[in-house]
Amino acid sequence: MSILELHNITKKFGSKVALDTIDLTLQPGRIVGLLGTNGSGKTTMIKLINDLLTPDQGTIQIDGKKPGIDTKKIVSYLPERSYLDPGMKVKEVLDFFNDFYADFDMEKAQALLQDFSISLDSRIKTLSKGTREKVQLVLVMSRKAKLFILDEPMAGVDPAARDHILDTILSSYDEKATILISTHLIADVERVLDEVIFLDHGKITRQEEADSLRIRTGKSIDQIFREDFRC
Ligand SMILES: Nc1ncnc2c1ncn2[C@@H]1O[C@H](COP(=O)(O)OP(=O)(O)OP(=O)(O)O)[C@@H](O)[C@H]1O
Repeated sequence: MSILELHNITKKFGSKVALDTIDLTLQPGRIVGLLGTNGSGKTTMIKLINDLLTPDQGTIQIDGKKPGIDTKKIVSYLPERSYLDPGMKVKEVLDFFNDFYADFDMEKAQALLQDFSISLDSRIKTLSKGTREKVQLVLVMSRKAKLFILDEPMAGVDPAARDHILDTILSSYDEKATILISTHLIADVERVLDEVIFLDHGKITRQEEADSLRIRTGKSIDQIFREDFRC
């Protein structure tokens, strides 16, 4: 069974059509890049899947269920903006996640933070923006979720650290889970993607295996994106 199905999804804000009759199916065990220009509808799609917005038309199924309380138990979501309480210490945030999510793996979170040299005693407000993003990514990826949705992870992380973070996170996640990553850092991320989705003005213009797209065109996903969306 598919882990995520969008059928005929339309979302408007006033007269602005943010998503236009979208059909999308994702299978378990995939790492999928959701790629598109500014305003193409990526965050809107992600918010609909996380039940933070309601579609004007169409249906969404996550592991066979409508977005809601039940799906929050199996979807681990990294929003585009930080929600960490600045006054809390890293270890307090970990305890909070541990209390809140039955599938949270405390040992894994602590091991990942140690790997990234982030002290459990640091207060969130004293951390740099990039380090805060790393903490948030660790929290989200330390759940045993079926679907991980990452909206612009690592945007504030320096390029030298991105490879290490990706490798570390992916070396320890359950390969039966699916990860949907919205990102503009295509060159940094494309090597880990199984599949790519291009979104343009609320419509899907490509959905293809990353390898077959590269082989068919002889170009990287980053190059193809730049050519498709050249201004
Ligand atoms: N709350 C809102 N009210 C009105 N318009 C909105 C709202 N949220 C999104 N939009 C509009 O919907 C469209 C899609 O926005 P969305 O944030 O989904 O794009 P995006 O692909 O995530 O962009 P970016 O790459 O810049 O983050 C844009 O035209 C945006 O202005």
